[in-house]
Amino acid sequence: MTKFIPIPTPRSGSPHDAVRASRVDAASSASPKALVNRNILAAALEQYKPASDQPFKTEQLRILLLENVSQGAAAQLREAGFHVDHFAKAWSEEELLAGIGHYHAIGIRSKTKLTSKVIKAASKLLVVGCFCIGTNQVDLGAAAESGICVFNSPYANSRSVAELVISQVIALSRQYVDRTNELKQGIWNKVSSGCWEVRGKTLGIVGYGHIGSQLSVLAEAMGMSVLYYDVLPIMPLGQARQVDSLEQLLSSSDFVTLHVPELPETKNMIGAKELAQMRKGAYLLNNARGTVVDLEALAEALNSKHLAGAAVDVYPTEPKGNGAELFTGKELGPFADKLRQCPNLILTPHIGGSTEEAQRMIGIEVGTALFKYLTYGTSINAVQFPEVDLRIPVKPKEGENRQARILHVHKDEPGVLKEINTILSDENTGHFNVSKQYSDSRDGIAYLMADVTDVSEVDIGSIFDRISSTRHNILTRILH
Ligand SMILES: O=C(O)[C@H](O)COP(=O)(O)O
Repeated sequence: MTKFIPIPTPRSGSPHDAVRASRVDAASSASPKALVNRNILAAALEQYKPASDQPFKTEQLRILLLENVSQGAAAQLREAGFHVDHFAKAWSEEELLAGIGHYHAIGIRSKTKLTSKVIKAASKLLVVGCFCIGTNQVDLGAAAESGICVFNSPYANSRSVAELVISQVIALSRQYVDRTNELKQGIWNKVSSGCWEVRGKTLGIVGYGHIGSQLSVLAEAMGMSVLYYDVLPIMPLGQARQVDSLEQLLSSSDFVTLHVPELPETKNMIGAKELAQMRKGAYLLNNARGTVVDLEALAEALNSKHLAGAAVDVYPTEPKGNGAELFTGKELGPFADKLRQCPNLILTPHIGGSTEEAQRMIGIEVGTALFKYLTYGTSINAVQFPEVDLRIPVKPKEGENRQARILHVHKDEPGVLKEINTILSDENTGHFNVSKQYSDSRDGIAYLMADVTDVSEVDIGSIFDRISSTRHNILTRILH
């Protein structure tokens, strides 16, 4: 298996725009159509007092944070000058279609679906921050084609997930969640039959990425043997051993834990056939994605006592926020009612990454990525976007002419760089100096960053107009 983590405003005519941006629909014809994105920082230049660490003003950029992403990130972004709206819940497609057009950046977790339809409606959107590992909730291709860069946090919650899995392994083998539920109903049921130590048992890990490999170390420390299956050959940690097939892993493990991404290849990866291949009395743990296990088949395997227990943290459909009466067949589909009846089944509401530590670290990581992309255009570590960075321009000295950073997302076609550099070196455009330039391309989308110095307000307007009218333009921003 693959690793679980893989593994604005265009010129308004006002001289006071500190950021200019235009976008054309990447799929559209050669004639570029500037979309909304107008007048975002129209008033910013008046307040433009650049510091060496933040030369570009941000006041009128609007960021939407959903799903209760880290309040620390919200505070950090507000402090940096952005307008931030923070909501506890995920938004439905309808809500997104109505609201996303007002925002230049969005921060989500695993539940908000940014479909191609939503992305089309996101006329000002420059960047998406997934404040989690998974990015399957975003149509990554549609985002790239619209010049929208996507970031995630590939590592920060992996320890939290690994610790949850370890706790589930022990809880399942001692059946204490059922014992707790019984005691809460007044039932005293002291049993040892079917309860085991985990020492000496075999943990089978499907997907030996950041979470799977941490788990391997923790499990060995408790005296377990570790097998893993991954589509890539990966060096084992400790005494762990890679096996050649999923079937081999399923038939050799006492506990099977899944750490794979949501992909077409992982959909129902564990169904009735695979459950039958597991040892009688084994346990299944799914903290990866809800589409990976056929939950109705799992319910059968538990009710028939083929499996001795299971832990499930993720579901094919999940409620958008917290509340009563939400984990029901009526709300989510028949699997919910079936699971609620099963013995020795630990059900948790997608809390694998939900710790103070993980959310704080994710908030810093993704919040910083959003800040740097909006403020400087930096796309290093993007999920699906060309990766570009240049040193942060320094504050111009008293009496020095202005500088500008040109950010140009375009289709990766021959001749674009020549065309852009012709514009930048055209005597009629101005007499400024291109001090730095960097370009990268990925899957048909390219991104150029260029810093120009000694550039006048008129030059900036002219550069913006000419670059954003080129045939291959997807999105052009000029920060100054
Ligand atoms: O993708 C992830 O990082 C985990 O599934 C956690 O998702 P969450 O942030 O929506 O809880």
